[in-house]
Amino acid sequence: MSVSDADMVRAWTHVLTLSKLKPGDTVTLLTSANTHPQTLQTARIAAGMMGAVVNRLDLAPMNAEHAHSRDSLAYLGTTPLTGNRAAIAALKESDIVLDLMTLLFSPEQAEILESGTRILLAVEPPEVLVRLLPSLEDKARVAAAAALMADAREMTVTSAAGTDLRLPLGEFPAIQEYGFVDEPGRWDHWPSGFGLTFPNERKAEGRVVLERGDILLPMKSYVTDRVEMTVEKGYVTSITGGIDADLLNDYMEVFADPEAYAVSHVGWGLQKRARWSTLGLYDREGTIGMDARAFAGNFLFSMGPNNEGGGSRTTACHIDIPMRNCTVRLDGREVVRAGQLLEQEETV
Ligand SMILES: O=c1ccc(O)c[nH]1
Repeated sequence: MSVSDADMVRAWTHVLTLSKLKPGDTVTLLTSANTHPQTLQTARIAAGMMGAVVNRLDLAPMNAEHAHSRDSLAYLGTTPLTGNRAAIAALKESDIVLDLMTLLFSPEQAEILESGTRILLAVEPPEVLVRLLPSLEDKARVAAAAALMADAREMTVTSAAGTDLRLPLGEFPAIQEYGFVDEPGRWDHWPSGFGLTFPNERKAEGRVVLERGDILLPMKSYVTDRVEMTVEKGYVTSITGGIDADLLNDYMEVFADPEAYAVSHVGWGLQKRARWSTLGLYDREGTIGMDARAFAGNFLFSMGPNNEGGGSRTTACHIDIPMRNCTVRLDGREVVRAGQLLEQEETV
């Protein structure tokens, strides 16, 4: 469904208000060849109406010769900011950067955030953005989950399909994704609604079993057959199964990078307005699949970089795997039971 410019201006105004944009603040719109024109134009109007100084920094696209997908999250690490001191300086001097191109998992993003600049990623199409407008209620739920993760020494994940994963925690922070940037130096992604952290380096152990309906990103496919992944010393050491396993292995081999098989972020979905089934209703290249990453009750497993959490791994290959029907525990306390998000008072 198309979105009216008025609705999109109202959506940006809502998000920028939650992001505590003040008159006189500098907002820089970071764009590239794939930036959605309506997202750009309505962001410019909303920020301008709120009294911000609105700049636009348009950077050349890159990585086309490496990537085997046009998904902006499929090839990470190097971005048009890499080595671009003039662009980095402009972003460091901004109060808010609206990332309409995707800097995620880039070393430069961390440098810009350290200057106090806030960065909000927004690359889903307008109809997804307006459907998943962030709220203070989302923030409260994500903050509560992140607090549990921050205090936990171990996350364990099990499922009837056979998943049995042990993830020692403590070396990395818990990261909150609730869709707006209301504190200095904060990065967030609109739309979202989940918490994540990273297992201690080389300590993740066990097995991940994907069953029919679990999702592979950036493939944007629902797994049709069982996939078994062995996890040893923080790395996925084998991926076996049917056609889904073959396709995943074939894609990951392109990167020729053993670091691509490292366990990346882990967490669970908290967004009650996102649905597991939504991905199947969009063209494969129509979204980056944030409904899949955020739907309440998923376990979001991933492979590849950990620099987003402060680690040093910046591998270009990033695989996100939202899974259904898992039970997630923190130090033995259930937070998700067989794919159902437990309200805080329910967790035992
Ligand atoms: O918002 C995001 C998107 C992708 C990802 O891997 C993490 N967080």
